[in-house]
Amino acid sequence: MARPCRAGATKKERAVANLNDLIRNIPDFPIPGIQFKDITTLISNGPAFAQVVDTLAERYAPLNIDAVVGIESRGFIFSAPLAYRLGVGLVPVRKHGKLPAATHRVEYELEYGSNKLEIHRDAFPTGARVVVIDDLLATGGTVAAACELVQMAGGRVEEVAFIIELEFLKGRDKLTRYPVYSMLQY
Ligand SMILES: O=P(O)(O)OC[C@H]1O[C@H](OP(=O)(O)OP(=O)(O)O)[C@H](O)[C@@H]1O
Ligand SMILES: Nc1ncnc2[nH]cnc12
Repeated sequence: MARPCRAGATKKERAVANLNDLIRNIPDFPIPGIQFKDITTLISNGPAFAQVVDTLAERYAPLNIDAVVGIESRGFIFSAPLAYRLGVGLVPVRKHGKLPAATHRVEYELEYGSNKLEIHRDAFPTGARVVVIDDLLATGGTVAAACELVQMAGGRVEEVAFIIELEFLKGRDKLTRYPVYSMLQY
């Protein structure tokens, strides 16, 4: 449920409250017991989508980032415009079997199953400073695997960032080696 915005809230607090209102809860998707956070209702709203990308761009512009890593598939939605705004390249981390050249691969568990992620072996020059972007942090398995892949490919994770964090699943506990940023917490 969306949180109400208290009287006297700052402009930033009101903006976050509005983004909260645009995330739709779908019970029992994709399996019974999962409360799915649907971002399609946020990204179909132009000003809200722009606000999310602008917030990320303002945060990472000062960090001298060499590349943005986006996690398939919902992470691509936010990582591509962020890379464009920062004027750096986008490196995709994809589900197995999708990347055409030589890859590193890591298997991981998520809230509703397990999967394998890959990155191209030649994705970065050694020591590249990267920010890893996904839409949502749940158990942290996906992003932990993505960070491992970044390191295998020679990159350095400066921060991992999400639009949504499901705090009760304690994904941050798997990410103690990296700074973690999330825009909305549930
Ligand atoms: O923190 P975790 O428990 O690992 O879960 C979070 C991941 O789950 C979702 O992706 P999903 O694998 O459903 O793929 P999609 O983006 O292609 O829908 C979400 O977009 C994150 O990548
Ligand atoms: N509850 C959830 N809602 C949306 N995406 C997810 N990915 C993992 N858990 C999720």
